[in-house]
Amino acid sequence: MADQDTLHRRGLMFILSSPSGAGKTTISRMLLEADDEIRLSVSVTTRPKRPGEIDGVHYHFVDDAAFDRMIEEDDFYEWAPVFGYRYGTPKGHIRAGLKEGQDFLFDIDWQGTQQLYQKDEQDVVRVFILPPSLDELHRRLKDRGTDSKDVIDGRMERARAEISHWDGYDYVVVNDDVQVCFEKVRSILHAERMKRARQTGLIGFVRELMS
Ligand SMILES: Nc1nc2c(ncn2[C@@H]2O[C@H](COP(=O)(O)OP(=O)(O)O)[C@@H](O)[C@H]2O)c(=O)[nH]1
Ligand SMILES: Nc1ncnc2c1ncn2[C@@H]1O[C@H](COP(=O)(O)OP(=O)(O)O)[C@@H](O)[C@H]1O
Repeated sequence: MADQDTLHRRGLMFILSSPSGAGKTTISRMLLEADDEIRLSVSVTTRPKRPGEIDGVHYHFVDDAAFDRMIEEDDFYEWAPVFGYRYGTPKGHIRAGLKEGQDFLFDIDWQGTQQLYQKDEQDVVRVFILPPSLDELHRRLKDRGTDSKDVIDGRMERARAEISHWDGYDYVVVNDDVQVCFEKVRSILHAERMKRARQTGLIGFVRELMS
């Protein structure tokens, strides 16, 4: 039976990208905590674990040989090299989940975003997060305390290149005040859920309404 507040709908693939340090991990975590209907698509990576990261929660951490095996076995929706390591989205249960109304959150870069969009345009919502300035981006990377000076310099060098992909996204949000940014991202998610094409329960509901 259709519940009038939440008609049956297809899930969506909610992508958050940004230059490193702009805050996509922070916003992702806030969204996952605030919203029961969205689940993180946990990526596979060859990069080493940072302090505080949990295998299977933040990433599946694997070595090069295991990553190669997953490529051979066609286990990835998409994968890309980033900062000298490889990152990929495992196929897992995403397609089946979408059909049942499960939303998935992706913290992936512009290359992965393009690949997902080419594969499944209708289910993808692309959000790009910008820092208020490059100085502030640098400060955040330093204050995060997870990377050496060389790694931070590398990330800053790549930031301009990453920002140049801003026009491949449906929404662009500046992360100045984190709470304001989070609320904006959350309202995008809420609005996208109500898109007519996603609400597969609408036809039956309207038919009943008119009978
Ligand atoms: N294409 C792709 N990119 C990913 C995936 N997982 C993470 N990334 C991107 O890889 C980049 C590096 O991520 P990470 O090492 O966690 O550092 P961060 O930039 O500080 O978040 C970020 O731009 C992520 O969005 C994935 O599965 N596929
Ligand atoms: N709006 C903000 N104002 C100040 N610091 C922020 C803001 N958003 C995130 N941060 C901090 O900046 C650092 C980088 O954020 P993070 O979410 O790890 O970025 P990303 O995942 O894009 O690399 C973290 O230490 C985080 O706590």
